[in-house]
Amino acid sequence: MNTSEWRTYLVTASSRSAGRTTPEVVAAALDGGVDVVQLRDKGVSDRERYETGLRLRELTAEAGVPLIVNDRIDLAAAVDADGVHLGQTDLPVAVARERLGEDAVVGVSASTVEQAEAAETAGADYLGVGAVYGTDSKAVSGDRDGIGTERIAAVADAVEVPVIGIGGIDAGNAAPVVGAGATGVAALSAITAADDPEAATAALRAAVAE
Ligand SMILES: Cc1ncc(COP(=O)(O)OP(=O)(O)O)c(N)n1
Ligand SMILES: Cc1nc(C(=O)O)sc1CCOP(=O)(O)O
Ligand SMILES: [Mg+2]
Repeated sequence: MNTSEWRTYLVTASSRSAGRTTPEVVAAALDGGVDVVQLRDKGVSDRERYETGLRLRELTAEAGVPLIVNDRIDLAAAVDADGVHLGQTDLPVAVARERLGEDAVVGVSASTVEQAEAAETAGADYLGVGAVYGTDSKAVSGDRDGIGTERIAAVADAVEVPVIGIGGIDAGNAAPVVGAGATGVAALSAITAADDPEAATAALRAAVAE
């Protein structure tokens, strides 16, 4: 799969979806033109995440959009996702490849140049780099204002693998992230909590295309 074509990346959060279900938000984001969807919903049971994953698999397959599962290689396999996103404390890339197959997409989180280089060497297909800006969607270590677009530029210069900026990104501040060298941006609350997730996705898409 060509991850270098990913411009807009939705990360789901049922707890931040203004009373809507994750499939409802994902359906709207697909209508808005999102390029890739990650099932992240934290704080729900394995069974609930599995049921949601099955529904997202149907919706994304219909739209021809890849589905990635956060953290869990077993859940990615169970819902027939296209791949998995692994953090620095999750299982290694090699284990995901062994379990999901050579064609699976494996993304890795990195917030420093060193982590990015190590993830590339390990065989990551893309990097999630953040938090770019301040966010209250996740407790991030380090600078509460984010690593900034300068770090995106440093990481993008150091690796060849596509870089997806994440953290505090919306249509109003996405352009500088791509301007710094990211191939695309990931958004959680800017889409999931928006009054109109379809319009918010379309606006993010337009901002990145500028
Ligand atoms: C695209 C993308 N980038 C980074 C992350 C963060 O992953 P991780 O560091 O494992 O933290 P959690 O999301 O698991 O809390 C991501 N999920 N997606
Ligand atoms: C899931 C996640 N990972 C991050 C990282 O820095 O690795 S920041 C983040 C939360 C992104 O949410 P929002 O778009 O609402 O800021
Ligand atoms: Mg993780």
